[in-house]
Amino acid sequence: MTKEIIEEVLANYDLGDPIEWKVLSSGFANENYKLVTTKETVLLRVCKQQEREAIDFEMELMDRLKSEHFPSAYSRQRKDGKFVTPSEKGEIVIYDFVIGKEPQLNSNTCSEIANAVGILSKLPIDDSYAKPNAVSIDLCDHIIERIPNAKNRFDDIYEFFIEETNYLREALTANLPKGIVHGDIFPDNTLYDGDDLKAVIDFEEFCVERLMFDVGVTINGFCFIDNKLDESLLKIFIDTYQKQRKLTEDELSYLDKYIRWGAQAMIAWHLQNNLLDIPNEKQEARVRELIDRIKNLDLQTVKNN
Ligand SMILES: Nc1ncnc2c1ncn2[C@@H]1O[C@H](COP(=O)(O)OP(=O)(O)OP(=O)(O)O)[C@@H](O)[C@H]1O
Ligand SMILES: N[C@@H](CCO)C(=O)O
Repeated sequence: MTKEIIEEVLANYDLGDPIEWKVLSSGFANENYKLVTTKETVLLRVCKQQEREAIDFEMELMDRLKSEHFPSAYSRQRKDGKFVTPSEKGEIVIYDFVIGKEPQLNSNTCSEIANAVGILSKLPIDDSYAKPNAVSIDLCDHIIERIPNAKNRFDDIYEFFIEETNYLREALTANLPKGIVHGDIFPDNTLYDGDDLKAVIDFEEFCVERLMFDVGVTINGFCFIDNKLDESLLKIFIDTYQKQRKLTEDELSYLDKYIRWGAQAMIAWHLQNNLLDIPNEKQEARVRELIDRIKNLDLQTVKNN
């Protein structure tokens, strides 16, 4: 990232001049910088992969979240009202820099996130957000089609993946309430100050989906200790979520399947990005951990809720 590009971007805001910038993460899709200016510290994100339309959707949602006081790192509006600045590096967006850390898993941090997911689930759906879920049963089927030609021969993983997809198929197509879903609420996509939730970040995969998707994913993120579902954290999650939005009888009857789907969806994400073909020990270990968690899921723990 050059000073010239940052100056060009900052010229669109009332944020002063750049003093220093430090890369926080540089992935396939995004590059994030902590940028200190003469006026304040912000987060500068270069979107290398996302389509402009998807970024615009995300900006609209962020604006909505801000008006609802949902804890997030909001995107900053330029002087001309726009949110995105094109550059030779990709589309650039500036967000609030939120001071915080990944949380410890405990009853307080679990209840904070359950409350936030409940608030998100209550947001009325606006037609303009009608964008499909990138991680879905269709993605699982697409991955299954790719398996015969996959370069990595993880046959035990693939056998499990196919069986689990078929096991979950009915639940994933069931007629359940839909709404705004983040899709990846794990601790590394949240910022806490101690036990207090300051922001849920990374809304780029948000979509309109069955609300149970966020319930299942977030339980995977915040209620598993040593890869085992913790009964008391699960209870805190469900009770706190329901203070914002009551789960229907149907949703509760699918709870175990959506907890399994929260893990299976992450397995699908890793296979697609790009574990089918490119060896990656960390991703392989993560996938095996998620498989073990599904295999060992104690139905009684879920039913006790
Ligand atoms: N608005 C923000 N304020 C403060 N820190 C942030 C903010 N956004 C992101 N970060 C920090 O930067 C790190 C990377 O951010 P993020 O997870 O959004 O990037 P990413 O490119 O999607 O990376 P990954 O694919 O590894 O999740 C986060 O772990 C977080 O600590
Ligand atoms: N959150 C995922 C990866 C996709 O961000 C995981 O739990 O492995």
